[in-house]
Amino acid sequence: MELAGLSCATAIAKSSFTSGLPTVLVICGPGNNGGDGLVCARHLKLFGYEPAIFYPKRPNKTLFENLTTQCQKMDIPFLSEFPQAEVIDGAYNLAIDAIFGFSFKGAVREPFGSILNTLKRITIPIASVDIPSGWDVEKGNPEGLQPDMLISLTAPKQSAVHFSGRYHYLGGRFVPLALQKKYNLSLPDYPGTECVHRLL
Ligand SMILES: NC(=O)C1=CN([C@@H]2O[C@H](COP(=O)(O)OP(=O)(O)OC[C@H]3O[C@@H](n4cnc5c(N)ncnc54)[C@H](OP(=O)(O)O)[C@@H]3O)[C@@H](O)[C@H]2O)[C@@H](O)CC1
Ligand SMILES: [K+]
Repeated sequence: MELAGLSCATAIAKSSFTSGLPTVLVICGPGNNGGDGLVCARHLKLFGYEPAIFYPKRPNKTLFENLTTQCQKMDIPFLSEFPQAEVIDGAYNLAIDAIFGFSFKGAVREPFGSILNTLKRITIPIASVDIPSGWDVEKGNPEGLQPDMLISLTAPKQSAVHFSGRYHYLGGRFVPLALQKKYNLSLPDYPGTECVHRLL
């Protein structure tokens, strides 16, 4: 998760995605995708960005409690309410969608349905962690979020063929060769010591 979150922050910083004030809203979901978002926010802060986090459903697990504490100790604010679309557009340069990853299934339950509806209306760019939230891992979702950036972790999921944004990065350079062979993964070479590889 540390390497996944670092990959996301690195890809965002490399893409020169934000112009002007580097204010970023990170929306974190209840699973590991949300954990990647917390780690990403921390690294963005270390890179000079000004992240704020919305984390409405927090699992009662030490890992996520510790990640939250780390962000709080780095003075990253946690929002108590999700802002309206116009407020997000006015206050932030980029939204990071770390709500759901590959374990999402079924109809979206609240509060995430309302959050995704708001994210569909914002005009600032969206970067999605691993999978655009609300997409079926294989089929995607033509009615769902259409982010400007996707950071696929470990390997692009099948739904990534439906991604029509500007930037697609692969991150998570942590798959041992034995596992790549076992699952017949054909991963591109990461240049030098880079933790991300630009696909698009
Ligand atoms: N090798 C790896 O494993 C790696 C994993 N990595 C990362 O982990 C991500 C996968 O994490 P994950 O498995 O924790 O699940 P994730 O997608 O975050 O969501 C689960 C949560 O969503 C919820 N939920 C589901 N459906 C819902 C609905 N319809 N409406 C509302 N809620 C719904 C569900 O809630 P519950 O069913 O418990 O109520 C649960 O709490 C992956 O995409 C990548 O980012 C990377 O770091 C690299 C290596
Ligand atoms: K996501």
